[in-house]
Amino acid sequence: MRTSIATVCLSGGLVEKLHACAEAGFDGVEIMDADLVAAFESPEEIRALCARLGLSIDMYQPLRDVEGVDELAFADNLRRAEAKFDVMERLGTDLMLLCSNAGTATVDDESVAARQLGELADRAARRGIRIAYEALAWGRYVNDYRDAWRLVQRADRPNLGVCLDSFHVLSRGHDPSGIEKMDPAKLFFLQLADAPELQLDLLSWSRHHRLFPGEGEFDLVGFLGHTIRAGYTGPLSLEVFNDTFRQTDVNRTAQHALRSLNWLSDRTAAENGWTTDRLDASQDPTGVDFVEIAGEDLSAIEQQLDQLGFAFAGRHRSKAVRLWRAGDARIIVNEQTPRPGARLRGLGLLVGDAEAAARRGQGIGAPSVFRRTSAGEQHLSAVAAPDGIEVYWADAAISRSWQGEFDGGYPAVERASDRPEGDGLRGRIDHINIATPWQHYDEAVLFNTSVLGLDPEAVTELPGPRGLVRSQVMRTADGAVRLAMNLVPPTAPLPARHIAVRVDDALSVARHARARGLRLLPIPSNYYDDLEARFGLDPDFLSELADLGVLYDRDATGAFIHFYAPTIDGVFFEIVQRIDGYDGYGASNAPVRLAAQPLTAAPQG
Ligand SMILES: O=C(O)c1ccc(O)c(O)c1
Ligand SMILES: [Mg+2]
Repeated sequence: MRTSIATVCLSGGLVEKLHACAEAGFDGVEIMDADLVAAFESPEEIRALCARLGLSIDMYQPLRDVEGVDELAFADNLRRAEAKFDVMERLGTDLMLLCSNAGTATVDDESVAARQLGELADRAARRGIRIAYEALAWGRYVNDYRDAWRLVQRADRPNLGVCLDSFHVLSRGHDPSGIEKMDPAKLFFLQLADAPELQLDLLSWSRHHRLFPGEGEFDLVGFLGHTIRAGYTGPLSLEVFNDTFRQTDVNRTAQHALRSLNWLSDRTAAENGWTTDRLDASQDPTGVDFVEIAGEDLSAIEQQLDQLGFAFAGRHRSKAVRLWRAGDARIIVNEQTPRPGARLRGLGLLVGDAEAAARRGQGIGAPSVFRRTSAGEQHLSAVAAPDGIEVYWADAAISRSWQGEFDGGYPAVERASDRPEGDGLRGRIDHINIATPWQHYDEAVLFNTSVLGLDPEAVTELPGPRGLVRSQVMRTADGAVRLAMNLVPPTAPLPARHIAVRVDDALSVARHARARGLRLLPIPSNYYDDLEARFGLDPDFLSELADLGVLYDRDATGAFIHFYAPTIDGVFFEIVQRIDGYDGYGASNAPVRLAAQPLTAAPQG
């Protein structure tokens, strides 16, 4: 289907926006009146630019508050309409969006509104213009798509139809299945927007918090399914009012927007057994293959891995890259980069078919990452996530193959294997926590759903020393892969990102780590007084937690024992133990951890 986007989604001036839409690969645009009015280019110049860029102007929105008024006001509304029809002729577009009256309506009478819409449509017909009538969720008398549909039927003009907007339908909790009862010839236009579930008035929710499909909590797949089953064949158009996207890079937002539309149409097709040219079975990850830390000199990281009980598993045969292992947890330490400071750079995911996962990622528009591979080395396909992390895919054979490139021969190998029985750490990656800059956050949510096949858990807010931190975990259903995203607000430095390793006995790991000289993140004794008050823990257990600096949480499903190693530049490690069905992340301990960690900016990218 054709793809389109409302210029209101993007930052900058109209010309800049049009270039970005074309560059991203959209077929068309909806132009908001405010964008044209503020432009120095004439309608003819905008028309010529769109033609040159290969963009159709699918709809123009120049008029509101027309129907449901007294006759005097209506006469003036028709005068305004004629002036805007002139502009549309100059723009070369024939579809006008008309929102239901939210400002000036005084006549609560459907026969009046239908007659006025009919009269407007007749005027438009003389100019070859069609009108798409849209029920705004906050319209004075018309705020339900079924009411708009009834008025359109009642007015009964060939050039009058409806514009459906998923936000207005889903924000009011209206049942979208009624769309399938509508006449497809009257479905003139479709606007798509997602949104988070918020307790907010409809107008503010719509004007500030809309999101691209796949980033919020609305069922856009279900909504689009109804519309296509109804017989709609027009463009799929994005209309997302969002303050972040209005302030950030226009090209990046346009690309991100198209990715969301591709994701939505693929998912809708898959759900309904339709095919699209991009559709490929999604490759849900089955586990974490590795986490990569990069930097110029990572000896401090290696010392900490050694103290935590990781075993050195070899040096790469041709690169300044080393592998550390603790059971199934594999950490790649890459010193090839000339940039100082340790940072979390790569994430390897295990999937059934690595090539299919990479194809799907690239098909959906994720930028691929090039990494030099020498002869005889395993090639890994990768894409760049919006937060700067490189994501690699491997199946079991590929994983074995790249691990075979690490050949040992480093003194620490003996040190690791010399350890007494039970001393070596066995574990797996439990989660990684990626502090995500505010302007990339929504895009990263979409990336994690559409490219990585992860599902969002509910958003939580963690109290930190500088206010609440918005946090969202995205995971596989079985918890084998979990990415925690923490939103970093505009004025805050980027905090360190962390790697959590799951073990069977976190206290034993803490004891051994201390014996090897690791000082854990210091935890105040007030925290342990509070733990005692909350859980009435066994005094010996509590004093060992306090002595080591280990944290504890419990809920109805089980318990969580975890601790943090001190931050090194942009990275730190957490060791976690999950007891029984505990499925959280110790959120109640986050304020203590956040307060204890330094607030310095972490190296990025
Ligand atoms: O908020 C508004 O004014 C507005 C304008 C046009 C739309 O299509 C819409 O959904 C909302
Ligand atoms: Mg709309």
